[in-house]
Amino acid sequence: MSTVGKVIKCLAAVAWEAGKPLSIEEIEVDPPKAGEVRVQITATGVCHTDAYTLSGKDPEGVFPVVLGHEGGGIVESVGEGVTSVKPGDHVVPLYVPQCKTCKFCLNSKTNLCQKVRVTQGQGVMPDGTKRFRCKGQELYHFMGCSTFSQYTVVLEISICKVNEAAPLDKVCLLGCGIPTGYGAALNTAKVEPGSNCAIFGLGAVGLAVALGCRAAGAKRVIGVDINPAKFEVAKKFGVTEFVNPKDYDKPIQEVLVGLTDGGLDYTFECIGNVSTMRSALEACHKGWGVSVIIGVAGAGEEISTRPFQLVTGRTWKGTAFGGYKSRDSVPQLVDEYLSKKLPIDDFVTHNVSLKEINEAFHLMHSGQSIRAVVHF
Ligand SMILES: NC(=O)C1=CN([C@@H]2O[C@H](COP(=O)(O)OP(=O)(O)OC[C@H]3O[C@@H](n4cnc5c(N)ncnc54)[C@H](OP(=O)(O)O)[C@@H]3O)[C@@H](O)[C@H]2O)C=CC1
Ligand SMILES: N[C@@H](CCC(=O)N[C@@H](CSC=O)C(=O)NCC(=O)O)C(=O)O
Ligand SMILES: [Zn+2]
Ligand SMILES: [Zn+2]
Repeated sequence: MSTVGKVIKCLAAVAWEAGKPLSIEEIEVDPPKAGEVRVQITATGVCHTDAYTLSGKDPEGVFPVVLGHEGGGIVESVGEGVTSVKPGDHVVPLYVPQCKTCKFCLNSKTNLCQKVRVTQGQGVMPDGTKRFRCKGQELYHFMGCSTFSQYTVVLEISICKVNEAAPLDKVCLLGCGIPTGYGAALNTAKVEPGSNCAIFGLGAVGLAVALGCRAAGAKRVIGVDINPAKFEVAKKFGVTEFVNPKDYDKPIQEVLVGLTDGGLDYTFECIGNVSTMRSALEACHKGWGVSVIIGVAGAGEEISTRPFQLVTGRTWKGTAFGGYKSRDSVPQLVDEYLSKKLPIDDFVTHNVSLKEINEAFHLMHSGQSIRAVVHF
């Protein structure tokens, strides 16, 4: 029996309040309105940003909410006016939309489409309403995606069709962590052949930075992490050396400057800690070193360094979604995966069912997983 135009009842992992485990609930998902698409999610990754918002540290965090933004799925139905996808298409939801008309989309210097940024940050659709209900309560959307649900509703500008030959339980990771790190090296830093790079935090994002640095021809890629178990894994992604700050009694930036004849050409912060953001900047070479902030820090936290660090030629940058214009780029990254240029499978260390989603968070917090993929 067709579900088109009807409310769908399905399972979702609901975050009722900050700091509490997710709860598997039956929810109601409304049909898509004009410009919207209802998607059956078949797999989703769990990114550190989901844990960050669940922790209560996100100034934009609102509850109850359906979290998740690293999903893959199949279009169930489309709202009026939708032309770029149709029922049955394989798709990846995109937390950075690409409307192709706003001044950000029309500027080649940025990927940060602002068409719906305000309402997306408020956890609602552009008309101010929501498409999810549970136990008589409306649930907020998250990052325009809400992939921790068997069905979700997203905007057409926040979705792209991908090659059906690609398994959705792998290319779902192209919804966030992999493009973020890979693009940070290739698009934001624009790493050159022969460069020396350091990556702070060897989770999925940091390891994707390593892939990007190596693809760009970097000579040395130094991984900085407090979990020594990460090094063996990191070698596979192109990390050439490992430094554990716990092994030294001086600031890690001093250690790195000493190891690299004055500092790194490029550093990347993939943790979300303002102290390591400072270390990453100060580990850069005088005169030309560039440090890219990728990690997301909690409400109220601020970065600092001596302005002299910048006066003497170091550059501090940041990136979201690796600088990729999302709808143009993710289908291309899927094709890079299919041609074996981009090794997504290596990121998937664990597979769990929706009912086990809290275990995926535990695996991430305990440093055991790179990515745990939830199967619906
Ligand atoms: N800007 C953007 O577009 C995006 C930003 N993010 C952000 O990027 C960050 C990384 O995400 P993700 O890879 O999913 O996270 P993970 O939790 O998978 O990885 C973080 C890594 O950093 C390590 N770490 C923690 N503290 C330190 C420290 N003090 N020094 C060195 N290493 C440390 C962790 O070690 P351990 O194994 O012990 O936990 C872990 O290996 C998060 O802040 C996330 O919110 C994510 C996606 C997109
Ligand atoms: N809500 C937070 C900001 C969180 C943040 O910086 N998100 C990143 C993506 S993290 C993905 O895992 C991002 O894209 N930022 C750009 C944006 O427009 O949000 C806060 O309010 O601090
Ligand atoms: Zn993410
Ligand atoms: Zn736009």
